Amino acid sequence: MKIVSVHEGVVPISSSIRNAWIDFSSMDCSIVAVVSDVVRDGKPLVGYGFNSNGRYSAGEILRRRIVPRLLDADPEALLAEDGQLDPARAWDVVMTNEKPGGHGERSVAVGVVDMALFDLAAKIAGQPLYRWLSDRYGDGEPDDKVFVYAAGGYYAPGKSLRDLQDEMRAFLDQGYRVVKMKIGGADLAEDLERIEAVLEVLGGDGSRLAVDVNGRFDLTTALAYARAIEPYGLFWYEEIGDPLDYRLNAIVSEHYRGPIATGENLFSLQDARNLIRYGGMRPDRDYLQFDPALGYGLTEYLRIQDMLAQHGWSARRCIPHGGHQFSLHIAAALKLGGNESYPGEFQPTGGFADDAVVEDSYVGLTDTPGIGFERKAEFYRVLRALH
Ligand SMILES: O=C([O-])CC(=O)C(=O)O
Ligand SMILES: [Mg+2]
Repeated sequence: MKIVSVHEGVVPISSSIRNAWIDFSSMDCSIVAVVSDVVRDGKPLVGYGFNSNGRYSAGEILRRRIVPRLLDADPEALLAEDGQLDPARAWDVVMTNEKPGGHGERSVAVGVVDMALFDLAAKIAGQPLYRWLSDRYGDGEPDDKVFVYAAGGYYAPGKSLRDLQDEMRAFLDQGYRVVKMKIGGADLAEDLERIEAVLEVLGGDGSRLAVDVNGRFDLTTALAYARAIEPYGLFWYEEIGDPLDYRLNAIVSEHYRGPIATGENLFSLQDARNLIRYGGMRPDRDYLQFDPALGYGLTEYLRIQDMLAQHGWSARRCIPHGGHQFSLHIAAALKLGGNESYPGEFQPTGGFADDAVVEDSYVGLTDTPGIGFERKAEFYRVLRALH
């Protein structure tokens, strides 16, 4: 098989929401279509990819470095021994002449293309991605449903406690048992009021509520919040300080007994390994949120999984950031602990198949070959328009 063309574009996923660090007024993301010479039902098979929320489109890097390397490569260099497309070999090709470290936006550009290549490889095999992955990288018996929690609870102009409660109630009505809200964008007293308002909706059950700081706190504030929220017994306390401040995380983990989650802004094996080495993360209770769509794709995520296993971590401690279909397949195939979901945000890219049903905080997968963007009508329309 050969890659015939690669098309790249940008789609807005903006909204009026705000976390403790950024607002999403100009958030967008890159999308790509990788067209192959494999024809099925009279049409060429096409793989699609995009980057999840939080990092902007990476078009310049895609156009100048990543896509030309893919198109200029000897077609054989992209194939496995069995002659099939091998995204891991393509990864080496697109990373040619890239120095180590400084992972920034490059990991986003590579992640978008890597996703499209996995979508394409599974489509060529005629399998949904989770089955294709499970046969190659898992134990051949993927999970048939994946734990998902509803992320939201953002700050927004004019948003009242009542609005926050209504938002959370709607998540429960949609089938979610666990919800997440933002903290750290107000002072401690106001955030505690917001947390208690949400706990009221959850019947006082803190184990169904996660809180997310988006990296805002210094050590003093992190410890003050830790003391204040520990009695609630929350699902997790997320991204407490700067993503690269491993020592801060380690100190908080010595003082906060509940689960901590972090990793959504660590985009490489090396950064993930530093978190495990120096961040004080506890394999018996904490959660790792590395997002394959932002961090060099699934090819790098598989290396991270190997590293975690070497350090005694179960894949079940991983619940990727991003709320997208790619990680849903990965979660089922590699038997992760679950996947994020944003029922109300980041359209048209975010979320699962249009007819996906969440039941008791679990969602099933579709049997559509590849990732299944074809089952997400609005997004598929945008992707189709690329080529
Ligand atoms: O608000 C964001 O940037 C998204 C986020 O942290 C999350 O989904 O955990
Ligand atoms: Mg987060």
